[in-house]
Amino acid sequence: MGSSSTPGGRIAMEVGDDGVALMTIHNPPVNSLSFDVFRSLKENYEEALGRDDVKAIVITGAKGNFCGGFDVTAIEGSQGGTMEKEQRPGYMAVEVITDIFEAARKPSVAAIDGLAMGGGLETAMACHARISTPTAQLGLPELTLGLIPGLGGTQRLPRLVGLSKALGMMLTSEVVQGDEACSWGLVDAIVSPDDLVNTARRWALDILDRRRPWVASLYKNDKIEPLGEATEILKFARAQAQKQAPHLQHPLVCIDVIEEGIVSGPRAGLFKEAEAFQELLYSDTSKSLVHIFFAQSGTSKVPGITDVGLVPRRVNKIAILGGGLLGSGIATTLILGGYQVILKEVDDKSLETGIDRVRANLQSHVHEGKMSQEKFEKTVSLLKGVLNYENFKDVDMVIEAVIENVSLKQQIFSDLENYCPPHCILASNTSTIDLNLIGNRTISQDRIVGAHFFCPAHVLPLLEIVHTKQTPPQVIVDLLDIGKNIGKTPVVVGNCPGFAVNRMFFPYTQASIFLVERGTDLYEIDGAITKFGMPMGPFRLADLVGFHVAIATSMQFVQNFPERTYNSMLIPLLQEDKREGETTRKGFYLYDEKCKASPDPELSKYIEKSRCINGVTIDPKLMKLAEKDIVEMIFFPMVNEACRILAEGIAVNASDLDAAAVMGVGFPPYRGGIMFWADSLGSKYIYSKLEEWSKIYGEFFKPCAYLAERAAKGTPLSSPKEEATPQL
Ligand SMILES: C[C@H](O)CC(=O)SCCNC(=O)CCNC(=O)[C@H](O)C(C)(C)COP(=O)(O)OP(=O)(O)OC[C@H]1O[C@@H](n2cnc3c(N)ncnc32)[C@H](O)[C@@H]1OP(=O)(O)O
Repeated sequence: MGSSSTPGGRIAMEVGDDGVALMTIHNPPVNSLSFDVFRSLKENYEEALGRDDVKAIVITGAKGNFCGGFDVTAIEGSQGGTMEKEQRPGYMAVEVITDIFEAARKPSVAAIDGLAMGGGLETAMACHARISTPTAQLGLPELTLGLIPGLGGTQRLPRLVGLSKALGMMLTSEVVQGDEACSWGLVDAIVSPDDLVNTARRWALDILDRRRPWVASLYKNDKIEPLGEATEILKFARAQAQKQAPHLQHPLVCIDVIEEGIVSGPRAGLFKEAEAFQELLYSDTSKSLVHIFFAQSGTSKVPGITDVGLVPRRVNKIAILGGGLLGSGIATTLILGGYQVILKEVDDKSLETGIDRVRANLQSHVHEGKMSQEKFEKTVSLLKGVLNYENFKDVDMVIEAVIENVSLKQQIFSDLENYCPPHCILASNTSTIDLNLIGNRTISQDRIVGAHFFCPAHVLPLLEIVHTKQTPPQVIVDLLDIGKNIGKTPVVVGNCPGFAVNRMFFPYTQASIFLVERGTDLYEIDGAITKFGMPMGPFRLADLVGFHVAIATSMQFVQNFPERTYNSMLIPLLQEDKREGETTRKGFYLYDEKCKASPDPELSKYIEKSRCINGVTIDPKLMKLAEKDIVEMIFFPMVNEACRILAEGIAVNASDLDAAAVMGVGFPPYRGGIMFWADSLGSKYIYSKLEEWSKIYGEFFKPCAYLAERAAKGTPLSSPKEEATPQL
């Protein structure tokens, strides 16, 4: 048995009596391919190839995971410095994976269970066959990190599954399950986890004995489309990539690299892949996306809460109050996560509408082919509609999702206290209202928590978990667990008006209205913000969510932070004329029957009137703002608010705000989140701009003390606070 043990993971090699060397990747939690693992794999391979008692090789992963891909920590580390030759994926892909593993005179088989992602799948594709469990997850998600597959994936995947499917998998980072992968030809056979390694051993010996084909994927040609057809497919893929991600270069680079392999041969493709990977590794896009990867997984590590040994309590049954858009979305996501859900409404009609919404949400999964009818029925059976609190006596958690009305919520929480068992968590889905206010008619402050989902809750991935000073860590740990089970990224924040996400977002919307009243063209603002990478501009978004929602949420900000509120009558004036946004087909835009938005020449009339009421005049400088200036005048107030949120300890880590901005408000992930982006510009620069604008335009732009201090010291906004005063 040969094995090298290093802190960065290792390969354990065991040679059986059958002459098969079993190499097992050990690098918890996901057996990522660290430099140590890769070095160990190479060494063991070389040993196995040189040993007379080894006839064939099987590679597998320990504890139910083949390999979660190249070690992202190592990628992040490399982005800050240079890489030695042995650490470069290009070297690994050509000189090791291709010239040693794939070219070996002893056959190798990958035995895949659990994850086979990125570099893990690429290594498996260089084996001479792949055996997998039906539920194994195979994918090349490198593009989500601003990279391309760098261990030969761009060349081998198209040769195994054909160009169209390979492009689909790489460009969308789609993960396919073992059984589907088998039907595509990516995997050669499906077996149960118990039979996995033995089947792979036999398969490897069968290859040796020529009872099974000895396939070097890199030189396979039968699945690749003929050149003319391939060119058309690539052309279409380029157009799609440009349409879907106009700001990103790396999807196009990926297509170019694939094309090189098809046109000039796979070895030329490998070289081009190596060169392109190395270049992308140092791109701002990749650095930002790698940062977001860690920001996202870091949100569930909360000092003083997740590191004190608490174990999540078992939650079986959850009640939801309110079957509106949000409530039904929350119900959908919970039943999809396997929870029993009670949906309470006030009358039969509202209940029926709520349940119909849940069914429709699930049905769309069926239509998209992502859910079988059988699974649909099983999932729906977890939902029960009720009109009273009788069924609440054994619920483990309640999520209130009624309209943003303080006294209604207060009444509900005082009712809940009477009907729910003492252990039941009482959560509110409020997006802005202070939780202490909501719970002030109860004596249950110690089990009240915010569970703020974003609409549509079954689609958007963020869950803001809001705690008050009385919320015990156990309740937060329970909610983090629920969040994980339903596939959400949870961000734990302290209690304040608007919490973290909406609080950051208010100044963004207000700055946009400020600019319009001073003469900047509204549609140019939306254009500049979309070009920056937001899914839509602030005015198009206001139309989408509707002015009622926009006003209800902004009220909390107006009341609590009057000194930095920009007051405008623009939205109320539009409302007066029954312009509510998309629902009334008129808002800042006009909408046709297909909800296609077009600018409205009439709008200037309302802007003029609100300008008049507010007593402001057009500022010629602001009328002709460059796109960069529009972006800065809208996002810097958001950065300023994010700094206050950190200073007050509402959020503990700047990276939590990065993840929240990306997942909650659509901040472009390839800019790394709000604070990461701000730091790329520098605290000094942002401070100086805000200071300049506050002198001209007033308090709204005034930089906060945290920002001023960071700017004075020249330190990044995201570096940890010296005297931390977290609210957690
Ligand atoms: C040259 C090559 O072509 C380049 C590459 O291979 S690039 C890497 C490609 N691989 C990836 O992108 C996979 C990244 N990982 C993931 O998508 C998900 O983590 C996963 C699907 C593997 C697992 O998801 P899930 O079960 O929800 O667990 P998740 O919480 O995300 O991860 C568990 C832990 O493993 C870590 N992890 C996961 N994949 C990792 C990786 N490839 N490298 C390092 N750490 C990794 C996570 O950071 C997390 O750490 P933590 O517990 O300290 O926070």
